[in-house]
Amino acid sequence: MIGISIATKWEYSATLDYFSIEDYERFGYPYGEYFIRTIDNTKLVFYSTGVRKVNGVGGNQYMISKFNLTKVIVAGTCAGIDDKFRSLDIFVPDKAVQYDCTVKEIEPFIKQSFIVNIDLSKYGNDFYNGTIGTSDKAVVMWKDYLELKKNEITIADTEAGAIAYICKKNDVECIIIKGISDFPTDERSSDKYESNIKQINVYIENTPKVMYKIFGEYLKRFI
Ligand SMILES: Nc1ncnc2c1ncn2[C@@H]1O[C@H](CCC(=O)c2cccc(C(=O)O)c2)[C@@H](O)[C@H]1O
Repeated sequence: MIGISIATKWEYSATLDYFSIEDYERFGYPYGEYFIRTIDNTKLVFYSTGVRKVNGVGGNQYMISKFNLTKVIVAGTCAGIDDKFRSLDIFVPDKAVQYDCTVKEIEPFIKQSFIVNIDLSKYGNDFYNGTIGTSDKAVVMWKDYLELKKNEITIADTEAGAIAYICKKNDVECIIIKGISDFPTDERSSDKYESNIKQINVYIENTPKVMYKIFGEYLKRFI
């Protein structure tokens, strides 16, 4: 069985809509809920984990152990960092890193022992790849965005790097499919609270578009 890991209630709700899931097909577990679907003769369990690294890791470890998963696909949204790209662009990163685990004033920005390289060679190359950077804090402030850009992060989220890391510990393949829902904006010359609310609203508006694009155009290639 392959696991499809989804973080937020907005991402999971779009998933329920996309697959027309009925109430009786939904089951609870300690980190959220799950449903099962067979696509192209492959059994998939779709589950919500909740946000941030602790929920992403807890939910995935639970599902790997409960269903003996052979692969985990992390599907969801992310912040755009590399400004060559646009909102709703979809990525399958070949590298997942965590950048909030070092004393960055005196240590490398990225925690070297947590880097996960992802071998995508069997899936072709007709998709965007790059580096996903994960931390427990959303990328909202302009100074955080500039720091990620300087460190050659392509996209950023708050779960995937940690999930990829624990998949490796379990010897389970991990594929990350993420679409850009929002770009941080420069809040320095405006009201930072208003700018934050705008970014959250953009995130909420784009989330179903990203999830539909992932399920409609990408998922089948990676199962
Ligand atoms: N900018 C982002 N940075 C990091 N991860 C992002 C971003 N956008 C999307 N994600 C992904 O979606 C989920 C939720 C998004 C989220 O928390 C968020 C989004 C926009 C603004 C704010 C805010 O507080 O102002 C919070 C996360 O779990 C993560 O996996």
